[in-house]
Amino acid sequence: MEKQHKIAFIGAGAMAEAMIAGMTKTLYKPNQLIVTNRANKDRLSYLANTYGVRTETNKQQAVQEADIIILAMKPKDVANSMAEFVSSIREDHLIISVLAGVATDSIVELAKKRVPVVRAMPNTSAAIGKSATAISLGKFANEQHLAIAKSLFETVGLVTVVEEHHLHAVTALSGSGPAYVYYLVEAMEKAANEIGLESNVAKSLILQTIIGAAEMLKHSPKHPSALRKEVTSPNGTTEAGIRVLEAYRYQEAMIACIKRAMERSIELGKELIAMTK
Ligand SMILES: NC(=O)C1=CN([C@@H]2O[C@H](COP(=O)(O)OP(=O)(O)OC[C@H]3O[C@@H](n4cnc5c(N)ncnc54)[C@H](OP(=O)(O)O)[C@@H]3O)[C@@H](O)[C@H]2O)C=CC1
Ligand SMILES: O=C(O)[C@@H]1CCC=N1
Repeated sequence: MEKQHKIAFIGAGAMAEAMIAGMTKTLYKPNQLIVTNRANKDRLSYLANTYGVRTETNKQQAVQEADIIILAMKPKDVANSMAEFVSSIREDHLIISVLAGVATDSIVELAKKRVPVVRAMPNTSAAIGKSATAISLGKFANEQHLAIAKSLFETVGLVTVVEEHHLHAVTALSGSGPAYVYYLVEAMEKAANEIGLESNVAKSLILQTIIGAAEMLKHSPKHPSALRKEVTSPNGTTEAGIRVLEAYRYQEAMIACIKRAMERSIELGKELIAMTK
């Protein structure tokens, strides 16, 4: 039944596109999705042409027509944006926010109604149905809203339900996570270039290495450290390389990275509260 919902996307950037791409490949018909943004008409044309979705410049109109509103603008823009269509929000709407750091209570306040809100943290792998998404419920949301949101995000990957306070950690880990992997691949590509490999050859080797390692992590019962040790022959090449990573404190850097990303999520939520006081 959920697939019959009409859904208004407010915000049409990278995350909205990843969701639209995944959703229209699965349960949703393109005409169930109405997409709006701040001002970029070329972007709306691109999304309409690529995915067949409807676009709308009048946000009130989009919200009035929709059963579900997906907030997909930057956290700093949510207050101005919601002010544009607040009069069209109904208590029977379901608002789904993918905004980093922003509490469901903040969204309820901006909506000025006892509206159900589900906060979600997907990632851009939604575009190929591989998002790792965590969701949690706002104070006016119930099990039915949870079920709707869960089935919506299941069309773009795996979904887990967490307590809202954990969404800061989730954001740092799996919301931002794809970027950490891409950053690693960027470094591997630079290294491959410096040690004389042709870029196409390097790309396919790196890609298959990442896919192979990810599949091993998924299918092997062994701990990542055991899988790592299997690669690491005594006094061999891996050991020599990993010693360099240890000298650069690679694990500490990753841990500090994820903790700082989590702090930033908390800050984003507080900045919105300060802005709207
Ligand atoms: N990118 C990611 O990997 C992830 C992002 N998120 C969250 O998703 C949200 C969007 O991120 P992302 O897609 O990367 O951002 P982008 O910068 O790519 O897109 C932001 C979008 O918001 C629109 N927008 C800005 N102001 C308004 C407004 N007043 N009314 C309507 N739309 C508006 C912009 O429109 P215009 O172009 O016209 O200005 C643009 O379409 C963020 O809150 C982020 O925390 C969550 C998980 C992962
Ligand atoms: O960088 C950000 O703030 C967003 C949230 C998670 C991924 N991108």
